[in-house]
Amino acid sequence: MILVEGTVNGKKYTEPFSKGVLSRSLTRAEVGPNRAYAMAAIIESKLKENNITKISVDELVEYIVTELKKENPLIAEKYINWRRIRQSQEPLIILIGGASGIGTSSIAFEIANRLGIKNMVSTDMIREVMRKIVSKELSPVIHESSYTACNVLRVPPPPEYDAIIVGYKSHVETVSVGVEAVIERALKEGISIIIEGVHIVPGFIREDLMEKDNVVMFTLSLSNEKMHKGRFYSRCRQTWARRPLQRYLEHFNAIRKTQNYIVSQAKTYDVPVIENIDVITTIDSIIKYITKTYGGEKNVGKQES
Ligand SMILES: Nc1ncnc2c1ncn2[C@@H]1O[C@H](COP(=O)(O)OP(=O)(O)O)[C@@H](O)[C@H]1O
Ligand SMILES: O=C(O)[C@@H](COP(=O)(O)O)OP(=O)(O)O
Repeated sequence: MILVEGTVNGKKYTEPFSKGVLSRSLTRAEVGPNRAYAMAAIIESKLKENNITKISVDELVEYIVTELKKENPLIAEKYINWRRIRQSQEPLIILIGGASGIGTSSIAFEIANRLGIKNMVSTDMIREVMRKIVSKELSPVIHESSYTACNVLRVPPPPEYDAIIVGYKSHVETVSVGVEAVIERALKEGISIIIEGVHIVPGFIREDLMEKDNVVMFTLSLSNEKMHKGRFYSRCRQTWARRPLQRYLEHFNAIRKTQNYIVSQAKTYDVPVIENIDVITTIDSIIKYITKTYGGEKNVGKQES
């Protein structure tokens, strides 16, 4: 039997080498499940060939990276990136914004899966809770969609302002109170979480939260309007989809205005804007950015399995 030695929170542990555990971590670097298991078997046989009966996690990672580099240097890089993020001791709070239909929930789900982050919440859900607490009289905008909040503004904006954006901003700044509460709780509890939705807008989350190294925000964009519209068709085909396609098509121009506003805010606040055309490219860009900023030396903690 081969024993693997590691440390978690400063405490040493020893566990039997498992091809299943190793192959699961290889899939985080986008190695297919069958290939991952085959590679795990190769690594196990190499350990046996070298008469290794006990190995540290660090030494095992060296074997893994060597084999991955033979397979595909890009996959080796993804594996290294993934491990750097996992080793960090601070909770990672990832905020993914973009207008309705851009793909924030799909990308958030994929990132959570790739990084093994177990907590994910949409700003729609946060808004739903707030709607139970805040009456329509007190905050008419929160009881609207982001792209229809303009219809319930108490004070109509001056003619030179775009009512859709004024309504959207009012709607977002209200929901942002709930988003900040979730960020604060995650930081307090020390849990990593992904928060996604139309209410993640640069400049609307408190600066003292955004300036933390382990709070990262991304804005998804989609310049091609036709492709954006197609996302609503694609979403309504999903078996669990309940939201009426017609509603989004009717308000598509308003949704595009909110998208342009979010992107302009991202440029003002230096938040990465990622064109969400291809899922894998989007995920890789987000992970690469996180590794550079969050998974850097300063954050890397003790070795973990
Ligand atoms: N990069 C992408 N390429 C192709 N389809 C995508 C991509 N991102 C999202 N989608 C699809 O677009 C639709 C809308 O995505 P969704 O994540 O629900 O949007 P949002 O949460 O921003 O409203 C879904 O059917 C999803 O599968
Ligand atoms: O308010 C909004 O813009 C959308 C956001 O939802 P997503 O389309 O981003 O999931 O919620 P809606 O009121 O349409 O259910």
